[in-house]
Amino acid sequence: MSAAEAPVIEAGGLTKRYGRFTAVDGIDLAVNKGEVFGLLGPNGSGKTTTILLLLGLTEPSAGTIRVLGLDPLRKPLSVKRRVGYLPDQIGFYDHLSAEENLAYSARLAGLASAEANRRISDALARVRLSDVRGKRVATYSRGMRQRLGLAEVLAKGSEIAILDEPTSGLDPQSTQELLELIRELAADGVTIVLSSHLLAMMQSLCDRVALFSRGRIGLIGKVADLTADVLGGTHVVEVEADGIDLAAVLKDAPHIAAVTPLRAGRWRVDADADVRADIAHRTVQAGGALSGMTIRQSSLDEVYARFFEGEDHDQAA
Ligand SMILES: Nc1ncnc2c1ncn2[C@@H]1O[C@H](COP(=O)(O)OP(=O)(O)OP(=O)(O)O)[C@@H](O)[C@H]1O
Repeated sequence: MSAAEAPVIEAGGLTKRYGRFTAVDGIDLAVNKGEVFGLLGPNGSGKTTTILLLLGLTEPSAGTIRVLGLDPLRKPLSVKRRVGYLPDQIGFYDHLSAEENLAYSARLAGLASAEANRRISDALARVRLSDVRGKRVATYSRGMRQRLGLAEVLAKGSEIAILDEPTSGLDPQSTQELLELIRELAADGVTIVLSSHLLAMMQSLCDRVALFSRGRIGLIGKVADLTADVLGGTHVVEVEADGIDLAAVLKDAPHIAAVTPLRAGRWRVDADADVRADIAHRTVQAGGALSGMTIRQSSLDEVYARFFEGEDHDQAA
């Protein structure tokens, strides 16, 4: 594998213990350049701790980490310069303006001032904060602070952006605006690692996701592959029909993973293809009367619910 193809983030056997409690338990992870990679899982499952380990902000108890080929514990400044981080609570200087905050972090990132000024202006325009650039950050709403956080990532020219629950506490419109900005960053080739509990958003945004459970990665992959593995299908068809038992009618039909009765005359069919025509054909052939059929993509919500079925959701120590 050439250097250009090497993952930009690599972790092997990564472990973090707090006393006798293991917050991150031997995870293996590789994120490729330009990917949007999602971290999912219940509260306390180890997502934030993993992020802190990747950034060199906490020391692993065991395992290895490489970010852009660097060990973040040995090269914290180099990693900090090339990786943007949006924590849950962004630590801006409230008494300084947006512009002053960005100028300060640009200086820390080693940018010369003329170049920094140009980048800061561009970044503030892109996140639509140009008009309020001179206002103290103390006066900003949460949505504006999050956008300012992305402006910092842009101004630094970060190669990787790590975003910890970037939309938590935002109203629907601010959430949509932030998502659009994250998509733009990704389109520019920035590798994005983000954690969130908004599963529909993660499904639409992420190339791959990792599902954390008790400090381990329980599932990892593209959402379509996870739905196929966990639910047995990428499509969910709901069928309404009278005069037949659909489970019996579809017993030998191809592409079908499961037929689940919902209530009298109504079934859910999990399948790995659009099987509506075949269902209609077999139902009519068996003498049934078909009265309705809908299809949708299987959702990450369902994968998540199935994966954690019967588990205690509070995973805190
Ligand atoms: N400094 C610490 N000392 C002791 N325990 C800690 C510390 N930091 C985190 N933990 C514990 O490690 C576990 C994992 O926490 P972490 O913040 O990584 O979870 P998370 O998946 O990000 O959760 P959330 O969705 O709530 O952000 C939790 O049980 C937490 O209480």
